[in-house]
Amino acid sequence: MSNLYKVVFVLGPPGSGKGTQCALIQKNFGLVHLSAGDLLREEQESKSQYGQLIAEHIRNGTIVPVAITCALLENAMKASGDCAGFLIDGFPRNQDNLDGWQKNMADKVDVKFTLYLSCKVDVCVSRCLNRKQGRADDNEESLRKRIHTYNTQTYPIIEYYEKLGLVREVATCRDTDEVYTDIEKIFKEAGF
Ligand SMILES: Nc1ncnc2c1ncn2[C@@H]1O[C@H](COP(=O)(O)OP(=O)(O)OP(=O)(O)O)[C@@H](O)[C@H]1O
Ligand SMILES: Nc1ccn([C@@H]2O[C@H](COP(=O)(O)O)[C@@H](O)[C@H]2O)c(=O)n1
Ligand SMILES: [Mg+2]
Repeated sequence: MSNLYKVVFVLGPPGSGKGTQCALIQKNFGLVHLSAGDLLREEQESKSQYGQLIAEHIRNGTIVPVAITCALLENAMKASGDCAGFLIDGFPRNQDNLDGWQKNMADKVDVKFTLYLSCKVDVCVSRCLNRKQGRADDNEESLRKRIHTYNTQTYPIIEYYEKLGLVREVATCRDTDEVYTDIEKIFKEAGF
């Protein structure tokens, strides 16, 4: 039996439904959902020394240095206790995230696969603009920047995992339940 944490990365454009689907997977499979974006927002609100830097990155849709994000993820994993594994939502988001993760976490985890939630940009933008969670980056200007970051920095990370045969893609421009049915099959096939 391996003592390594089981990890599934969850990637996709802003508003593709990562948080929505992770909540369902957590409920049904017992994996713990850790959203890198949520952890960064909590860190920012906790009056951390990195608060201003994080706020600027979030507003501009750019990516916070990995040392900060990876430490938040590792601390949250340690605090979670026993679980079936972790759904790491919104990470690794660029090459710096990937390099920092490989350097600090690769020997502590067993990355099972990357769940790639694909969705058309216009649907994603409309979902974010209607989300009404008071996020500082759910406005047209920030969304343009977030999508640019996704296309230029995050999609290449999905391609990297694709070349390793580690991507499971699910199209999310459909009802939440239909999307989840496909995701459920993938997790069952992976032995969760
Ligand atoms: N399949 C779906 N059909 C319609 N609306 C959806 C669907 N999935 C999610 N939504 C809604 O779209 C919005 C964005 O979803 P969610 O927060 O899960 O996306 P996300 O990928 O985590 O976004 P972000 O990257 O910005 O955090 C939410 O209001 C959610 O309720
Ligand atoms: N690995 C990450 C993840 C997120 N961010 C920053 O947070 C913003 C919101 O992320 P969501 O996943 O909640 O949409 C994102 O636009 C980044 O500014 C990050 O830096 N690194
Ligand atoms: Mg989210």
